[in-house]
Amino acid sequence: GGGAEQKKAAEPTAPSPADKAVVSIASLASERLGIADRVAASKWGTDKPIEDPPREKQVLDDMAKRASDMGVDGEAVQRIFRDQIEANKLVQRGLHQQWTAAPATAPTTRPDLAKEVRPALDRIGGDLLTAIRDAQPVLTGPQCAASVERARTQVAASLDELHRQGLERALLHACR
Ligand SMILES: C=C(O[C@@H]1C=C(C(=O)O)C=C[C@H]1O)C(=O)O
Repeated sequence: GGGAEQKKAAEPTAPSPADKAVVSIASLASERLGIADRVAASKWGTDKPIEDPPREKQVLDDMAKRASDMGVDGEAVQRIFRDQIEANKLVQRGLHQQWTAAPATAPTTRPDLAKEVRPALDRIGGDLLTAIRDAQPVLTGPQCAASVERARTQVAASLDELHRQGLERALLHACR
């Protein structure tokens, strides 16, 4: 008897809510990079550059304001959103390169950036903010790098190479 009370040393501990929030950050970052395809399509064949500094400032200012309303660390939010923006441009540039090299793969319709694409980015931004708040204990703790790495690997499995690179860029400074 007594076997039932025996603890197995290799038993993995269940993921904490904060660990789950780290997975949410990774999947929302991936979702945001999915929208980069529509951003890239909205700019393809126009003179609109991939990089739009005033819009970037607006995204960062907006997120900082919402972070402070929610009581979330503004520094972490700015740092993580800066990465989301850099990752987004990385994917847009990669797609424009692919479309230049193989015009048959280029999109044939142009989504409206201001009316449909940016509002989609803003919605994901709000969810990302909540996930950052919930993940705060992990993001500021000693297990952050390992937790982010696990989440990244899990989410990257369903991505192509370009979006995988984007995801890596998007999570680069998730840990303090
Ligand atoms: C996504 C866009 O492209 C770039 C990336 C941005 C972002 O990730 O939020 C913002 C502005 C641009 O520099 C966009 O123009 O909306």
